[in-house]
Amino acid sequence: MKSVEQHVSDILAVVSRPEPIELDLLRAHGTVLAEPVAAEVALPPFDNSAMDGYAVRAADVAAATPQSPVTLPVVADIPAGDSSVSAIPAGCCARIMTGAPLPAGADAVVPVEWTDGGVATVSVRRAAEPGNAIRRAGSDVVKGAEVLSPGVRIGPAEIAVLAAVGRRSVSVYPRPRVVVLATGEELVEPGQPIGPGQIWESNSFMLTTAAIEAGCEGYRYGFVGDSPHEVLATVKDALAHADLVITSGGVSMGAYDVVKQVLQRLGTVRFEKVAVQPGMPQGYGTVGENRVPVITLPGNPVSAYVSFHLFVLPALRKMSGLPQEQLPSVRARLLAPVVSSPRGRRSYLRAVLDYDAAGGDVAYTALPAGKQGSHQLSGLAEANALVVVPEQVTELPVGSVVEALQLPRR
Ligand SMILES: Nc1nc2c(c(=O)[nH]1)N[C@H]1C(S)=C(S)[C@@H](COP(=O)(O)OP(=O)(O)OC[C@H]3O[C@@H](n4cnc5c(N)ncnc54)[C@H](O)[C@@H]3O)O[C@H]1N2
Ligand code: MOO
Repeated sequence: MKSVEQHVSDILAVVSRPEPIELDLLRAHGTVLAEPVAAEVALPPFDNSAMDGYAVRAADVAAATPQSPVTLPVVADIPAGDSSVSAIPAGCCARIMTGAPLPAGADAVVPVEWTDGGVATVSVRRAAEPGNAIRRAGSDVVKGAEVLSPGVRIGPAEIAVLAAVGRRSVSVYPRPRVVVLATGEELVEPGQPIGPGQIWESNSFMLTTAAIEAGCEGYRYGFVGDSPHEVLATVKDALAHADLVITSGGVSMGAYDVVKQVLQRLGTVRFEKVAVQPGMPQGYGTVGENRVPVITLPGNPVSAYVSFHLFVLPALRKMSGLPQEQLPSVRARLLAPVVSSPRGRRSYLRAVLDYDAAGGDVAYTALPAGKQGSHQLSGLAEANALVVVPEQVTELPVGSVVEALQLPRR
């Protein structure tokens, strides 16, 4: 059987990073930066006041105390955005607001709280050191400095930095368009009644939203039955709208495993068994003239969920322009035993991971969900981690130290 690592690297070989596009700042939110961004001007661009108060020469107020305040004439009023006051004479001051340009001649700002707040003259009760409450030009970013590197995901903080250096648009990798198609004759749309032998379809909803949470454009194509003709037509249609097609179901050994039947004939899609539990039957490849990548996941809902995190996320990272990165991994102490794990396959158990302040060098506990079957969705929602049981290990006692992969936070 193929290793998890080999399958990830095979999938990465069939997906590629797209050409960058230029997007308006707000539309760039959630995409990945494709260019280094430098500050064309220093930030702040000019010396300015950090407080509402009075721009003074520090020497003029050096003797000020509550008992013997210093009184200065107020010769100007400088709101933020007003650069008309270029200088103040010695022995005078200007009322100044936070963010307003510091006039030449001033070397300190006295906060209004240290004064009587006067408008024509002001009485200063406390001395200010030179530089007090002044934000110097370039004290945030010097001119020409790189403020963002390519490969970062653009969140609100990055948007703030981009806007603050004056960028209205930015070069980013387009969000991958991920089309999700489920298969299975037994499936029924949620909201509709189910009959004997039927279940409500859940995988396409899960996979579409997981792709969206991973920063992609997710499109749910819904589901099709087990007719090869219908699957073929739907896959062909999906290709026109997709940078990646994800299917669920129909990849195992069943007589009606239609994804396997159809895609095996349609391109370079390979179907293999990966040494993993859940998620053993897997497929990947490219389809159609444009060689659109396809990843075929097993239909069991837990298998599809775990497979998404192990095999699809790395592909989405690459297609999004992100560097490769594993799910964050911590060591955790098991709160319940692992009674049976298949020899020769690496198990990923859904578990609740908790920080354990008393744990010493093992700072987490992990409680595997009681129901670990590939069809048992009930433990999935509360699980925040996957406990890794290595291929050669078949059971683990309580207290064993294991590796736990943290699932993306919701
Ligand atoms: N003889 C063998 N049988 C099976 C093997 C095997 O190696 N030999 N592998 C088993 C494993 S492991 C898995 S995983 C499943 C994968 O099967 P398929 O990918 O072909 O999936 P289906 O047969 O279509 O469905 C499996 C299961 O999941 C339910 N399902 C499917 N799609 C959805 C959906 N969109 N939403 C909710 N539930 C879904 C489906 O009803 C089945 O119960 O094969 C094993 N068999
Ligand atoms: O490998 Mo299957 O994914 O157990 O259910």
